[in-house]
Amino acid sequence: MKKEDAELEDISLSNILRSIQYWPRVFRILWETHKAYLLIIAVINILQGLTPVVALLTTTQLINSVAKSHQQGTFEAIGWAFAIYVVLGLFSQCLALVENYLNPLFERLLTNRINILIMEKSIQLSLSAFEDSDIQDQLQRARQETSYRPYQIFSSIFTLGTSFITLFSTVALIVAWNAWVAVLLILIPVSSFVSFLRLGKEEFILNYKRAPRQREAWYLGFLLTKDSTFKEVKLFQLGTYLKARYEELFQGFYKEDKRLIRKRSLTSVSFEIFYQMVIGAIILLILWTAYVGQLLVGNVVGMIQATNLTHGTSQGIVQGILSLCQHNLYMKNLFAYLDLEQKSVASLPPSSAEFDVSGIESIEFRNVTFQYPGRGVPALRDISFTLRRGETIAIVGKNGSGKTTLLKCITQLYDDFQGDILINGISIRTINIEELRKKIGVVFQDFVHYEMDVRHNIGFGDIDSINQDDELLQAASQAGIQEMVEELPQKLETRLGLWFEEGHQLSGGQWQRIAIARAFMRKADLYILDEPSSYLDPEAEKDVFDKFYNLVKGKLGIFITHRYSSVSFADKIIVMDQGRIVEQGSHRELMKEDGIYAGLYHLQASSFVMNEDENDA
Ligand SMILES: Nc1ncnc2c1ncn2[C@@H]1O[C@H](COP(=O)(O)OP(=O)(O)OP(=O)(O)O)[C@@H](O)[C@H]1O
Repeated sequence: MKKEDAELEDISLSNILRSIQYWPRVFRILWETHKAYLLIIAVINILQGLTPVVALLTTTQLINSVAKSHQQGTFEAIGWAFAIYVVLGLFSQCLALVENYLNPLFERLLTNRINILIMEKSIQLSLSAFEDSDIQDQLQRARQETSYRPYQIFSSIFTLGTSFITLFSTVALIVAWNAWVAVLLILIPVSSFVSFLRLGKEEFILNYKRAPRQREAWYLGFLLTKDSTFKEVKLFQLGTYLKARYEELFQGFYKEDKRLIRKRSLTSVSFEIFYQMVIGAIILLILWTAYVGQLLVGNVVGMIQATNLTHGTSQGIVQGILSLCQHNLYMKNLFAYLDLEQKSVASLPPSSAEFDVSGIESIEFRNVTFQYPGRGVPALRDISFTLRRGETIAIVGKNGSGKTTLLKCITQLYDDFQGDILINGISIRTINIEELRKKIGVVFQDFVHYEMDVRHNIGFGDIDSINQDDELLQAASQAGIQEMVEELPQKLETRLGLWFEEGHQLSGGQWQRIAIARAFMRKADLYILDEPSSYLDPEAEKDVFDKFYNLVKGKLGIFITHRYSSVSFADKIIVMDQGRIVEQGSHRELMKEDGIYAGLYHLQASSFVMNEDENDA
């Protein structure tokens, strides 16, 4: 049985009630959202709890004063009772108005606060956590519904509080007449508690298990509505298929929801019929008591109101407790995500201190082995090499041989490898990673197209210098696109991509050069390019590599490429195969060795020669 299924089996009443432990955290979130609004709403809720019974008492007083005034022949008592009745009515309307004004504002602020908490957590997580589908499901659950639940907990607690105030006061009125009726009125809604609790639990489990399918539905929607996927969807004619799959998922959700809603409606109707029969019997008893002369007409009205109010309130209390249990369950989802473990300084062994590196002088891989979670074989096996300041390394090898993984280990996107990586002779595990990353400029294969202006697209490489136009243009020039940027309609302020208004679309190669400029923008010691020429024409590729070699002079450079023409200038070439380094040395040394590298180099060179020969023929 999966861990999450075992947890779901465990949703018992006592467990649900135990989740009250989240309340202090929920209240902290509410408090941090807006203290003044929270306090005003709380006071209004307490006052509102008192208004129904005060209104009931004034109505009783008003009717009785009409009856008495008629006998005494004076209007004064009616006047007073009426004045109090009107003032109270106005007061309660004012409270409702203030609450209606503050509630939506507070809810909006709260939704924002929860979203920020979720985003903050996402920033802290490691890449391997992010690539874990279970964690993606947890994120989905945390996002789903939890944005409004804390407010619901708060308002449910207050509604419960006010309902209890109302209940006690109305029950006191009824007890004065007939204690058994009061007990009956309180007990009848309790009878439905277990049934509704079971339904609430069923709904929660349904939503919990739905998270992976919901993500799939979101993904299908994404495929069908985003420009980056549109071309393939259109040309492979996938639209109908993907839409049908989406529809199928939706129908599944709909069927589940419908079954649950039907069950809930049936339960509500059965209990409501039962309640109404009991209430009818009680009202008949009140009328009988008045008929035999034991109640005044005002008290009859008051008693009937009190009966309905007690019934309504006790039913509200039971529903309130039920929804609190529900909200608690959902909050558990949010906190499960927010509490996901993250690697931090605190997780370092106690003896190790965190070093700040003032500059990268050398990088040494010492027997590094790394295996992706859930993969049978390591992606890196026993990798050892050294790169010193002033050197450039080219990494080559077949697809899937581990080249990109090696870069992800240097940049500490993955940190649970065996062996060690030494920066200036110090283990990377004891180094302040955020400081280290400031000294690395990197372009991955799947670089980001920021649908923002050129300033941001390049400036993100060094956010502190985003307003330094000369630095931005210099980075653009190092990536060979200064001219292109200057020809854009609004130069640095031109928005790239087509997602937003006045966007300017670039070609694949131009986007790649923008990403290279972003990496060059960083005042780094180590520059890393993962297949920087994949989108570039041969001329642009040569240009980028010339500029790269120039840029990394006196620094450290690593690049991955499948084009051997650009490799020969590197100080060292590492050849990878199935996660291992199978050859390393300079171009000249490796050619002399006449091994894999030399073979691949000749293969690529000969394909050009062959093509030329074929053309000649
Ligand atoms: N995020 C991941 N989770 C699990 N396995 C992965 C992940 N990324 C890569 N792999 C696996 O690790 C191995 C090495 O992948 P890597 O991306 O490092 O290869 P590469 O040499 O850069 O390939 P390419 O030349 O195609 O870019 C492959 O077998 C791949 O399937």
